[in-house]
Amino acid sequence: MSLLIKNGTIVNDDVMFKSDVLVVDGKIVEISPSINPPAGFEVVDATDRLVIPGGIDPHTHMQLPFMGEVAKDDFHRGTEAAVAGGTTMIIDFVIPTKGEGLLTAYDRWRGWADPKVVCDYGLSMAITSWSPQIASEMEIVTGQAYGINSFKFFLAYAGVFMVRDEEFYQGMLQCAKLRALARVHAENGAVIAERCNHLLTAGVTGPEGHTQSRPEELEAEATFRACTMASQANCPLYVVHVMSKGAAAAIAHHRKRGAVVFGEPIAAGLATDGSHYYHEDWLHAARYVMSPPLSRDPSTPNALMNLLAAGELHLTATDNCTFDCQQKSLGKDDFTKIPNGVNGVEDRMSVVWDRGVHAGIIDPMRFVAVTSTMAAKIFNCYPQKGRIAVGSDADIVIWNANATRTISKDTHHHAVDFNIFEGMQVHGVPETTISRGRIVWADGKLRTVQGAGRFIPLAPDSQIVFSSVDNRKKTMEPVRIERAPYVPTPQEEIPDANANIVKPRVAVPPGGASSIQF
Ligand SMILES: NC(=O)NCCC(=O)O
Ligand SMILES: [Zn+2]
Ligand SMILES: [Zn+2]
Repeated sequence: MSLLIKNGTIVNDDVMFKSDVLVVDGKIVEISPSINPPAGFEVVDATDRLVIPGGIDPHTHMQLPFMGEVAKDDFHRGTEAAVAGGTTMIIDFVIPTKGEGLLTAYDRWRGWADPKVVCDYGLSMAITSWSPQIASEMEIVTGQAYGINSFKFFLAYAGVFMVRDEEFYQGMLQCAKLRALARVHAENGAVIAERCNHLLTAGVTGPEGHTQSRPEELEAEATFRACTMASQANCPLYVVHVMSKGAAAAIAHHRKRGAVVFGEPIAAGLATDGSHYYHEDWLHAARYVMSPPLSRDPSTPNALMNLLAAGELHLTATDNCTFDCQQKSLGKDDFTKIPNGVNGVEDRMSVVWDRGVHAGIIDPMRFVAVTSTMAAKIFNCYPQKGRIAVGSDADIVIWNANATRTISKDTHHHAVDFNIFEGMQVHGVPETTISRGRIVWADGKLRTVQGAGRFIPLAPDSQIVFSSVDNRKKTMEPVRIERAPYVPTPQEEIPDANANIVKPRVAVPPGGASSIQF
């Protein structure tokens, strides 16, 4: 399909300018101020509109089997919701069950996704157990044939996905060796499990128990611990769903010390808060149950947006993992049985525009950075994705910054009967979505083809992730002192311990001041 986009303003993460865009065979082939429509080309008028790179949502769980249920948005409905909201690529997670091989799980996810996706997608992979076999399969899946360049570790969901600290550390050493990015769900799962039992025993069985079982400091503690361990493993780290100020502060603390850490707030955390858990209607409250929970501090959403503006958080995602009312009701007598997860993939772009750009906190270029370009750079598919440039894939959105829409379950494209942003009026509307040169969303209607999306293999060694780790490694080499063999000194010859001390030179390795001496 050939397209000419006329009269729009192109917005990339670093520049904005008026220009036409010519698309042939799924690629951008020309960007010039005035291109005459070649015969047979469909013309898309972008007058008074922005022409932006399609959104990349780097954190989704389509049709995830989780807590005895399967998430309702499958790869078809989930990617339809994505393109209706201006997102043209998702990165979903392969999550093996404990002890399952990575290759088996990988094949299952590809089998689910390939025939269903309506836009391009990539995969990240969770490590839910540890063994030499898992370590060697990590090496296999980072090859071109599998296209995995990131691994996620859960420090929560005890007994299900959670790994122990030593497994996490080993996993990050292997990530660093393979030049794959480590990702982490950071909450203290052991303490949460204890608190859940305590709350249930005290008779707190409703969704308010979910938030009380997971105080924000358990997210902050695990985030700090994860960053510390990543620093020790010299492994770049990506913290998924940063939900609280404390977790964001832990990331900033380590970044100030030179650590490579990325923080990902999600649409839910940028636009809603944890007051819903105390709603008098049980089902309403249950529908917001996700982990880590939405913040109980109403100023958190704005604070997270400010951190995105300041560059202390880096990109946005959704953690889209939807369960309907019947599934949520499985926890009616016990909040720990409410399947965890909320929607987001359709509304992220509008929510970030509204709360970020329309609110005067970020500019349109930063909007493109945090919704698309940073994800493309971190996951190593830039500039194929994440940029309006000649040679890039024609994943393009015609964005009306002045239009508004009201988010509702009655008009959304998710497979569930609820939307956590219900009734919210947002500025910034994706009017046309183009996926590799094909219009998949226009005039409020989907024009998708199941299975038309492609799997995008993601290669290790992303520049933005790994460029500093080799020099950092040199500062972390073990230090060995060559000495003459130790000869015991006769008791009477032991010198005064405090006399004539020669001060050794003290090195300060990454991670902080130290007693390492040489
Ligand atoms: N976040 C959530 O509650 N559900 C999806 C699984 C996860 O990412 O933790
Ligand atoms: Zn998670
Ligand atoms: Zn998730």
